[in-house]
Amino acid sequence: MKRNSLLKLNQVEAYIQQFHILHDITFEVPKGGVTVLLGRNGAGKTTTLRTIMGLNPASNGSIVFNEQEISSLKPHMIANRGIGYVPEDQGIFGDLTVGENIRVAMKKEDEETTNRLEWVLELFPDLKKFWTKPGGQLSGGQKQMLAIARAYVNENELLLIDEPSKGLAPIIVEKVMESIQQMKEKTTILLVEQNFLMASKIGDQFYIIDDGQTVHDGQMTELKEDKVLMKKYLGIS
Ligand SMILES: Nc1ncnc2c1ncn2[C@@H]1O[C@H](COP(=O)(O)OP(=O)(O)OP(=O)(O)O)[C@@H](O)[C@H]1O
Repeated sequence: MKRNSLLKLNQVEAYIQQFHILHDITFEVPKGGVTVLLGRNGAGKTTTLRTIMGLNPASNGSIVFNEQEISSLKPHMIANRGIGYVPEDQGIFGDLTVGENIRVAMKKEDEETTNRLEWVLELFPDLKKFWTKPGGQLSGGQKQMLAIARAYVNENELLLIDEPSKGLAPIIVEKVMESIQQMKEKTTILLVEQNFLMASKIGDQFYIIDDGQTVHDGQMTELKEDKVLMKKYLGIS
């Protein structure tokens, strides 16, 4: 394990029902910054995040977080170890207000949590403005901000964020990505992102997943120059 590795997956395999979806997922997330998982639709990126969270448990291989094996733990125990998860569908409670959505997610109400909440509300002023509005009435971008804020308020060392740009207008995508960029100064982020332009702006290092396997990795700055690789695995020419 590299020094300062916060998360390490080694030869992780996973099934969804009888389907063998992850064949060999091997990667490391260093402390600090943004690590991006890239790959075509259906490559296994979402499944990888769900497997880390124990929602779709690994059938083989190891997942080490903070030097401890977590692959056989239940999702709530994994969350309690300090991993926050922002799923692709955001998981907002439509009938609860913005404030209630945040309060139900908060594990503590101590000073540090309050400070994090204040910081994230500065980052997403809309959440402050619509504090008493039902989550279901928010715009797509505001829902995404709420989902990220909810994961951020807790004392997490790692945030897994699944396709935050999905379905959002370009200007909103830009806003969400800017906020993730600010967040990366404070926590470690593992990001799944199809919007390559955005991913390349905020990502530090990347791994490409293809058909349930990690097939390539490197620094984001190198990938932008590698047209052959981008075409082969990401379909970008
Ligand atoms: N409930 C399910 N039952 C059967 N197969 C599934 C199920 N959910 C996902 N899969 C399959 O698992 C594979 C990986 O899906 P996954 O959602 O992890 O891909 P992805 O890389 O995140 O793609 P996308 O960007 O399209 O979400 C796909 O082939 C998909 O069809």
